[in-house]
Amino acid sequence: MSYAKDVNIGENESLYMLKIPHPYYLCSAEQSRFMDEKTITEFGIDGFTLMEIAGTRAADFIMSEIPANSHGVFFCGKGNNGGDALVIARLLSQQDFNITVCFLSGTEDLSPDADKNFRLLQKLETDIQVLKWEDFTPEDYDFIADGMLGTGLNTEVRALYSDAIEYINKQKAPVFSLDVPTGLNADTGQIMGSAVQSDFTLSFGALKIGFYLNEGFDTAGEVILCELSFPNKYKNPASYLIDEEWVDANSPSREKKKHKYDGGVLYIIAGSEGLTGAAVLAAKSAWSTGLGAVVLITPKGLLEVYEKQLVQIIKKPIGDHDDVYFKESHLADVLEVLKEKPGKLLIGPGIGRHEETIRFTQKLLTAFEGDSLIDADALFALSKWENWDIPDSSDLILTPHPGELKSLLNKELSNDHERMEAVITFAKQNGLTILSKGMPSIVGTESGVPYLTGYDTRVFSRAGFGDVLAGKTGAFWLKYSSAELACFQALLNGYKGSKQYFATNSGSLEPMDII
Ligand SMILES: NC(=O)C1=CN([C@@H]2O[C@H](COP(=O)(O)OP(=O)(O)OC[C@H]3O[C@@H](n4cnc5c(N)ncnc54)[C@H](OP(=O)(O)O)[C@@H]3O)[C@@H](O)[C@H]2O)[C@@H](O)CC1
Ligand SMILES: Nc1ncnc2c1ncn2[C@@H]1O[C@H](COP(=O)(O)OP(=O)(O)O)[C@@H](O)[C@H]1O
Ligand SMILES: [K+]
Repeated sequence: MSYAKDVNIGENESLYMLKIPHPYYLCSAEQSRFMDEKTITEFGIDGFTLMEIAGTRAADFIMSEIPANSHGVFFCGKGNNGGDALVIARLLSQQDFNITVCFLSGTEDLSPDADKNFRLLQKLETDIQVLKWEDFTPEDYDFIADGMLGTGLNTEVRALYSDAIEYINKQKAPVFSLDVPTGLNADTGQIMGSAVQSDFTLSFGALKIGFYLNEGFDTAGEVILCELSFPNKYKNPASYLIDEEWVDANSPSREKKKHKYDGGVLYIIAGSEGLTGAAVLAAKSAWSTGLGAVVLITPKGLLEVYEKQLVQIIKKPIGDHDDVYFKESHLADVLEVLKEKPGKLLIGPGIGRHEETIRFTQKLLTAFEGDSLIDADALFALSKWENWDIPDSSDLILTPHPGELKSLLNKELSNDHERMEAVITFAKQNGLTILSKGMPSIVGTESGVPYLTGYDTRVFSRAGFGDVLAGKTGAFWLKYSSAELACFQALLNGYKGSKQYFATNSGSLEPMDII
């Protein structure tokens, strides 16, 4: 299976390989099992060896966090997740840790590799306390290892397991979940009845996509990848995590521009009476990326607002002095402006939902043959347009928030997993890029494999952050000529800005703080 993908970075430029290192691959439980099974049966490294590697890496991590001589309790299921816990318990017991092992389903019915590890544990001449959940009497443990259920979880967690989860979640001691927090669905990030609230999740072989969807982000805690010996040919991701490391390495650096118009102009159609702030934020954030020219097209009645607030931005007023929103009658003049210089179009922030603006937007998108980023109220116009008629010659980026996505697809999306599936299908079927905003933000592409943010996007949920994101995405699209890279760079740019802000501030973030 190939792990690199072709991306066209612009006209007349050779195809460019987007290379994403394996640590950023996100896998489903099935893909995880596939790698495991193929490595064992086809490649020839047995499961017992893989378990030993997994346990060794996890033990090293736990020892880097927890001082020696500490007392840890290991909760073990009967499957291989329990086997991993038994490897760690054995290794730590030889480093002077005090170990208690508690089995949730007894020791009679362990998986073969877990059973083998239980026997090894018993061979040690170390005092390890072994008991069943039924006999468990709580003590003050220094840490907890959760090896109850991993990718083998198949239904809502059953009794005993749910009792243990309840106990664990009441403890103050740090919790290390092995592979997956028990009770978390590794594919959807949904909680199956109840789930262990982890401080650290030590994920084996590949990160699981469920850590980043729905409740996954708040359940898994800090995620640590413990690499196993899977050959690359078996690594086939369901998704990729958007990360600075590979995004920057894939973003081509450009020769210095000689003229402000080299590289093209970002035309912004934004703003209407009462919503000029959206246009201001979009234009300012596009400009802040170092773009040579940003042109704001505005109904003439609003020009005065922008003259004061957007000094560096070129303004193109359209229509009459009393026009405060876009109308169908503006169409010809707007198209003339768009023809002046080559560039891309960002349309939508704050244009409002007047009937006339909706018709203007639909007609403009039909007539304009260049690349367009469609945001906010322009997405609303798109959702009111049966069988859109956007020219085939144009590339599109759509940036819907969950409500806009729902209207666009005319479909209820009850959770992030459903949202991701819908984004994948829609982007693929229509040959476009979607930046679906939310927690996580998801980038769906023509290729069908989506990209997910792996950080907390909830800090951006106040009004205005969507306008900033749109402005930056448009600007980076011009800079990198790749719709995907534009989305990644814009998302990460906001993330980096928020990290900088919170390094010295504790109040809530404002859109202007990340421009
Ligand atoms: N893949 C890899 O790369 C590697 C994987 N490794 C490890 O293997 C793990 C997967 O192991 P696995 O397949 O044995 O499944 P696992 O999670 O232990 O659970 C299975 C047991 O759970 C039970 N059970 C299920 N649902 C339940 C419920 N709702 N409530 C209660 N019980 C429930 C089910 O019982 P049953 O329903 O069959 O009676 C069965 O006995 C993986 O996460 C990783 O840690 C590493 O060792 C090395 C490389
Ligand atoms: N840098 C970023 N990284 C990830 N997601 C982001 C980022 N910036 C914005 N978002 C997403 O966009 C949402 C804001 O967009 P939106 O709801 O359209 O707001 P607006 O009121 O500005 O139109 C945020 O809640 C978040 O989901
Ligand atoms: K677990």
